[in-house]
Amino acid sequence: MAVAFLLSLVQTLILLASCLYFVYKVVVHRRYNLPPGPQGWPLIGLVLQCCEHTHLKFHKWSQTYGDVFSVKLGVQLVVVLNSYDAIRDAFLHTSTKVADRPKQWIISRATNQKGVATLWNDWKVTRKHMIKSVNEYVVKNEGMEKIVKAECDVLEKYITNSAGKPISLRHVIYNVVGNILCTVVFSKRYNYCNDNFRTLLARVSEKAVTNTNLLTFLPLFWYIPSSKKRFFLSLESEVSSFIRDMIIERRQQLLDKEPENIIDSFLIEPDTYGDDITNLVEAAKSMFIPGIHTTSGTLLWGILYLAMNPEIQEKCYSEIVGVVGIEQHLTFQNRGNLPYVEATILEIHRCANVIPLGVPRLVNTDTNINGHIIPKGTTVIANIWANHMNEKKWSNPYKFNPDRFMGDGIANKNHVIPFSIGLRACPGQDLAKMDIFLITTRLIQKSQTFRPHYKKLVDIRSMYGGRPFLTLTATATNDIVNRILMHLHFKRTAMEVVAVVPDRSIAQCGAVYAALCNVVILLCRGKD
Ligand code: HEM
Repeated sequence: MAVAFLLSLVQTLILLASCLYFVYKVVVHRRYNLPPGPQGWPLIGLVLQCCEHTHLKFHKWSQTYGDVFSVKLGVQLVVVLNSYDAIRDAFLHTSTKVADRPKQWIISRATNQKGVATLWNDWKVTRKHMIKSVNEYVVKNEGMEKIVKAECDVLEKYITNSAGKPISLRHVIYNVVGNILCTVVFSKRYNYCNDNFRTLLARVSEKAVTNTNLLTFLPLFWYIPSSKKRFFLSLESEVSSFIRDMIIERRQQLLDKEPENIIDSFLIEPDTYGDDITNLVEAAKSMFIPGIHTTSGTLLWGILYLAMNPEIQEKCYSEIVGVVGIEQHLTFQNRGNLPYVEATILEIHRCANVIPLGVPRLVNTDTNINGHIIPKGTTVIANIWANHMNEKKWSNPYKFNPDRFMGDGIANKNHVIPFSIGLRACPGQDLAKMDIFLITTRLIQKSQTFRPHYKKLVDIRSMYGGRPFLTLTATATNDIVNRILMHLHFKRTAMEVVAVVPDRSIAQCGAVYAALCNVVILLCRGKD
């Protein structure tokens, strides 16, 4: 009896929700002229279809509904922009109207409703201060360049000293990027063997590749215990306490020192942040968390694309050596004299797509985007991946080809938008661009014989327990490796790259293990 009553109650509720949803759709669509899009279920919309590889799903829907489509994720109305023109129209032409961040439970808990990437506090103040201090402390006075060069020297020494032993390039690159950020923010760096720092960086990166759509769009999930939620919260508090300790240390040191990093610059202006250290912790976290995975991911994809394309690496090497020889470090200013290197880095950004869907924005007033009136409160997502892989814009978009940016092709450079565009575009982009340019070119300069040698490709195997175990024998062909890479390229999965340095210097490296996702590929390099 009770069961029958419950069932009919559930049926009635579903019916009611469906009717309300239908009425809502008719009213909203009539009033606002929303973009077309796929139909979803009441209350959950199409969120279950977006639990992984969401950028691909969006790309597929855009082929049916057009570059701008709308979709319900949970009860949230989301408009997805899938081409450069659509993104430009929303983020540049109506910049101030599409400048907020959606109010998400997950971000709320993660940031204590503070920091740059949030809706709640006055993000403009923190963002302005962050950009100002990055400019003053690291870009203008060449401080950043010195920091990156010093870290590259440590990296070089580390690789040389590891002769004969495998190195996890992923961890090393996290360390390099983490150290540069920590030096810029708190004047502190860590040894590559420091397990605590290593684990923290790896966890920060793991979080960045975790799909949180269910937690974001179905707030009910927030109340259900899950390993994802536990991981998310414990990591946030770990990073907060790491940063809090640094700030306390800096506050004491600042008493008898001149300000020399970004935290110092925040500390000497107490009016901006008040006495509550939480504001400062969140401001610093806004640099630390978004900066690690993105910059390291781009560097790692870059190394991999170069390993797969030795002729491109060779051309970059010749250009670099032509400008500064084999020893002297490049400066950021040298970019103007290195058109092919510049084209290669643009192509790495276009293909790497480390944040394929950018960071969601929120429309703060009814706004016209691409001829559609989008209601206040709508979430807007830029599918950066779809823009970078748009077949109408790029010929053979899945091929890694820096030549597309040479000669007249350089005019297309503005269409490569890994940092997004407009009022909320990435405030760390100057830092990231300098890191990527200086580290990538140094690796090329010091590894002129870097060359995959597929005849010696012996092993592709699972990195983590419980996943498929693949083995490729010595007969593995270039084509097989390329197909695996293409698969990973599409899925945007986490990547593992391991290098082996046989003897002597980095310039004479003989082998590189490139391990991607849960797959390890052994590549060899060195002249045949
Ligand atoms: C290759 C490296 C990087 C890429 C591809 C990248 C990409 C992005 C993208 C696409 C956004 C969203 C922008 C928008 O909504 O329009 C963003 C936001 C952000 N990024 Fe980056 N980023 C990188 C490195 C960094 C670094 C090094 C930092 C810090 C030092 C940083 C800090 C931030 C912050 C704080 C935001 C939020 C800005 C706001 O809400 O106003 N990013 N980034």
